[in-house]
Amino acid sequence: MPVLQKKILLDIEGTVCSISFVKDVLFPYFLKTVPSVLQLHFTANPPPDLQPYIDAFPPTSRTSYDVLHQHIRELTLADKKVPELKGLQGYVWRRGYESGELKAPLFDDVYDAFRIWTSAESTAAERKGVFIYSSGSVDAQILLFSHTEKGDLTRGIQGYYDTVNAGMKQDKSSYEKIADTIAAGEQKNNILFLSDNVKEIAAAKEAGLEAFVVERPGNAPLTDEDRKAHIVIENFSSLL
Ligand SMILES: CSCCC(=O)C(=O)COP(=O)(O)O
Ligand SMILES: [Mg+2]
Repeated sequence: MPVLQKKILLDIEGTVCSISFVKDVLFPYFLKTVPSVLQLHFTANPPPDLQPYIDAFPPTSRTSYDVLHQHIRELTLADKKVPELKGLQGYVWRRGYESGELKAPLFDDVYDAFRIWTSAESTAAERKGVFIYSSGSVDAQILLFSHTEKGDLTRGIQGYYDTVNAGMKQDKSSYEKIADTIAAGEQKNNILFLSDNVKEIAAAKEAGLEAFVVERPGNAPLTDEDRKAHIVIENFSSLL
């Protein structure tokens, strides 16, 4: 089923990498490292580049180190997709990616698809514009794709969207906004959105995009109804 769409919009967690990488590697790294980062903030000379990330939390949650640390732990353990947490996660993960402790293991078919979609040697029919839309912050997205287990993939990516610059992923309006930016004047179904989350797929389709559910090992199980309502793929090889 080679895709006709010329633009591919990709979710991250559960689509290009496993949910386990996020839950069992990225979140634990964040929880382990964030105390030392917050301690720096509560010193006499806090790092100026950290300030905006701390200021994004509600004032009542940043009255002391303990209050803020507890608040951030609770948000992380509940996997809250709130912009202030996502922003700070990106700030903290940078240390892990830059030190080499973190590397993103993408599914093998994702590397293959990127090569074909973004290579100058591919035919015009094979080439696609690749864009990212994730609840992770744009900074965190760029870090992830620039530190994959098979190198830096950012050269092939034409744009990044998150809950700050596009909106929440289950809202139709977010997909309309992205389509207006990356495919102005084109049919919205010239964009194919791929995600593990059925509610995101439904919102994208409501906005007029083409959208398929991606079923990866470890993702939330799909119901019979989900399978009837949507095209479900297990990897990107079927799209090439
Ligand atoms: C670079 S994103 C890290 C994962 C993350 O924080 C997240 O919330 C992923 O959500 P997605 O929308 O990609 O399923
Ligand atoms: Mg996802």
